[in-house]
Amino acid sequence: MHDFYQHIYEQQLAVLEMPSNKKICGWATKILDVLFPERNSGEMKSVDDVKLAFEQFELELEQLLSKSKACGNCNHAQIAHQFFERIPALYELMCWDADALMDGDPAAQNKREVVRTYPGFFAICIFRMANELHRLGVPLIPRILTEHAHSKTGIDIHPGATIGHHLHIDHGTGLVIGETCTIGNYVKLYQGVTLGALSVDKVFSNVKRHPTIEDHVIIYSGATILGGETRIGHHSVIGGNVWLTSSVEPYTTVYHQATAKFIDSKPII
Ligand SMILES: CC(=O)OC[C@H](N)C(=O)O
Repeated sequence: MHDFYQHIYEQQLAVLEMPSNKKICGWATKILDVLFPERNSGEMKSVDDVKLAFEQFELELEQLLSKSKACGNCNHAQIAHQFFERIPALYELMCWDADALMDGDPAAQNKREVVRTYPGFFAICIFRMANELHRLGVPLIPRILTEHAHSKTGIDIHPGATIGHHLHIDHGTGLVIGETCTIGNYVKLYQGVTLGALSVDKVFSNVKRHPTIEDHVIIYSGATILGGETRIGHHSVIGGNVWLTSSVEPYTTVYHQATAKFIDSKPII
């Protein structure tokens, strides 16, 4: 047993120090609470309060980065500053995502409902922030953020994915968007959609493995679209449960041939 305890102890020594997931996700959630007061009830009493809050968030990001040994070679202050310079643009994208849900879901009554209750809205907001950190070269933290959203919503978006504006994710449970996926503007995705890789061999780590979805595409529930060379042309509609590993031209409708059998179940008298 001694060798086992020794091994576990050595693992502990080798572990890189990192702020807790709770701290990292708490930081992101606080930003969303200020950007979208509909999530709580507005707590800012003046413009200065808002300014102070963002200055505090920037400081907190700098601290999170400086306490992450995995980010040892990063310029913490510069990354934190660059991230917050991008916040107005990220906010605009998030607002457009909320608009896409409002405009695209007949069940959505108002923005408050979308912001406060839609899992798709929460997941895309967290993705927008994680993606920015990923672009700035921050290791691990982007993944911690999107996995937090995944655990809360069932929506799994890799922070490395490239996603345009007005993304509409309705319901969303079981949705998977892979790392090298490219999604255009005004795309609608439903629950259980997989935008995945055709092969999960490790040699494909740095290769585009996930599909490209062009503008104005709708992909209904349970559809699986695989492969880095697979391109769904703009304005196409991919029906529920479709399995696709090849490209489709713009304006194409693809649907799954139903194989359900109807059995006469009249009661026997
Ligand atoms: C979404 C997906 O294809 O996942 C499989 C694997 N994690 C990969 O990124 O290739």
